[in-house]
Amino acid sequence: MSSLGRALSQSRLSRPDASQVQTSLIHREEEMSVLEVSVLVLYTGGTIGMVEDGKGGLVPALPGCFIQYLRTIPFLHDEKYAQDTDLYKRYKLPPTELCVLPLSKENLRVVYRILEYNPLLDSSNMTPADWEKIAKDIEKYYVQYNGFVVLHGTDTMAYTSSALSFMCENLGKPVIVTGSQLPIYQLRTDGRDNLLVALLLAGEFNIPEVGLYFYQKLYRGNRVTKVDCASFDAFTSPNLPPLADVEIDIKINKDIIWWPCKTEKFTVNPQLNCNVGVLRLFPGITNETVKAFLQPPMAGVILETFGSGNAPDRQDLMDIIHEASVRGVIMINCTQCLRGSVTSAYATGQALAKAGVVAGFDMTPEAALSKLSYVLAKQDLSLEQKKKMMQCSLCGELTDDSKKPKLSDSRFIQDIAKSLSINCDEELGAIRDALTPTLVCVAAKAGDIEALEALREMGSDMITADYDGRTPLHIAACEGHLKVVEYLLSKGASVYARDCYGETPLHSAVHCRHKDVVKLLRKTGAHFSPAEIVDAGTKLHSLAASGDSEGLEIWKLAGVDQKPTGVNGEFIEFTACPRS
Ligand SMILES: NC(=O)C[C@H](N)C(=O)O
Repeated sequence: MSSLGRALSQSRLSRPDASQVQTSLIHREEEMSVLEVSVLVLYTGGTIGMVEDGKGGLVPALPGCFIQYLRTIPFLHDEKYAQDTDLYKRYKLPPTELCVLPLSKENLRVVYRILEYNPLLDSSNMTPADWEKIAKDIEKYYVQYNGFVVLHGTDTMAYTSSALSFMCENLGKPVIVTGSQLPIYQLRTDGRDNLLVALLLAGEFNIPEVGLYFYQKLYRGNRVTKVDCASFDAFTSPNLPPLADVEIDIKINKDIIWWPCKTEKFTVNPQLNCNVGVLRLFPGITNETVKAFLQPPMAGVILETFGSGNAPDRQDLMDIIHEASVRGVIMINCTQCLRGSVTSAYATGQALAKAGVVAGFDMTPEAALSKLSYVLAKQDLSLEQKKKMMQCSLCGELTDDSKKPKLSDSRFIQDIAKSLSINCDEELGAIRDALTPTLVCVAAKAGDIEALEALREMGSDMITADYDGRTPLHIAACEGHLKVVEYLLSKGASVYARDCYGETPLHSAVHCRHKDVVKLLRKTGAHFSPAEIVDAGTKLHSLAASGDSEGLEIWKLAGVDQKPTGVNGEFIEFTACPRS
C-alpha cells in the first residue's frame, strides 16, 4: 500500500463515494488525514463581481478586488489552514491568486486558484473568441487541476456552456460554469452560494461534463436556457432533468451523466464558423426577410419554428429554403416552444424536411447554434456528414431514446421484482443499484466481457465503485485484463476515478505491472498529478537501487519520466543499478 493509502486508511472520518473523488495531496489536520483537491477558477466577469459605477449601472470591479473580497469570507477561505500547511509555498502561488475552502463534510479541502481575465466582461460583450480563450485555458491547465469553475455573466452563459461542451472533446473532468444575479459584495447575493457549490462540485465529484450550476441545481451545460432575469432561479433545462440536486445532500443523477466512451485523450477543438444565425419564424414573415437572411456568407441557420417543428406551408417560402439548402447552407429545425422536440407529426413540418431542413430534435437554440458553428468548422467532413453530425448527440445535447436501456426490459430485474411484488420504476432502480455494482466488479475481475455486457443490458452502469471505492476499471487494470479495460472505457468508465486510498486505475496498472493496460490508460488521458509525480521519486529511487529496470520502464510508460530533484535540489538520474 502506498504512503497515501496507508495514511488514508488510518483516517477516522467517513468518506463520500470515493469513486467520485479526485485527490492529489494529503495533510494531517488535528490528527486526521485530509485530502486536498485542486480547482482552477477562470473568472471572466459577470454580475457576480460587479459594483455600482456611480451612475446607476453595474460594471466589473477593479482587477484583484474579487479575490481580495473572497479571502475575507470564512466559508470561502481558511487563512489559518493556509498558513499552518504552507499552502502558498507548496502550490508556488501568491495569496493574491490562491484560496482554500474550510474542511468539507467529506473530509476534503478544495484548494482553488483564481485566474482573473483582463478585461472582465459583462457576458453580453462576449464573443466566440472568448469561448475559445476559456477552452484553451482549460486545456493549458487540464493536467494540473481536478476540476474547473468558469465564473461568467448569466446573460449569455447558456451559449458559453453549450459551446464549451462541444469544444472540450473527450472531457474527463468537471467544468462547472456559474455566476449570479446579484453581486457577491451585496448582502442578499446568490453569488457566494453559487460559487461555493460550484467549487465543491468541481473538486469533489467525478462529473466529466461541462455543467451549469445555478440556484441548487447542476444542469448539463448544453441543455440550459436563461428564463428569468428577475429571479435567483434564472435557468432551466427544459428537456433533461438536472445532473445534480443540491439540497441537504448533493444528489447526483448518475443515470444521466454523459460518461466519455472513447479511448481518446482530452483535447480542445477551438475552430468555430461564425457565419451562423438564428431566424425565428412568425406569422406573416415575408419571403424577402427569409431570402435576405439566407444570403452568403451565411453557412448555417437555426430556424426557430412553431410547435413541433412547423412553418407556414407556402411553396414560394419552401423554394427559397430549398435553394439555400442546395447552395450548401445547413438549416436546423428547432422549436420555439420551451419544452419538447421537433417531430414529423405535421405536413407543415414535413415540408421543411423536404426542402432540406434538418431536425434539431429537442436541442435548445443556444446548443443548436454553437453546435452548428462547431460542426461547420470541421473541414475534413462532407456536407452530408456535417448534417448527420447535427442529428447525433455529441455530448448529450439532444435526446436519443433508442440508445437508453430500459429497466423494464431486463428479465433479471423483472424476475426479482416479481418475486418481491415490486412494480414501480423507483423500486426497480433501487434493486438494480443494490445488486449490480458488486456483480460488475466480479465480472471485471474474472475478465468476463459477456457477463459485463449482460449486466449493462439490464441497466447497470460500468462505473459504480465497490465498498472500497474501487471501480470495475481499477479491478480490470489490476488484473491486467486489457480487453475488459478497453470495454469498460468504451462504456464510460473514468480514468480519473479514485478509490478510498486515493488511487486511480493507472496506479493499479503500474503497481501490478501491466504495460499494455498502462499504455491504454495513458492514451485515454490518464495521468498522475504533479504532486504524485514528485512523490513517485522515492519509488523510483528504490527501483533504481534494486536494479529493477522493468519497474522503471512501467513508471516511464505511466508518464513519470522526468527527473525529480533530490533532497538538496539536485537532479537524479533514474537508471537501474546492475543487480549484484
Ligand atoms: N447576472 C448577470 O451576470 C448579467 C450580466 N449582464 C452578465 O451577463 O454579465
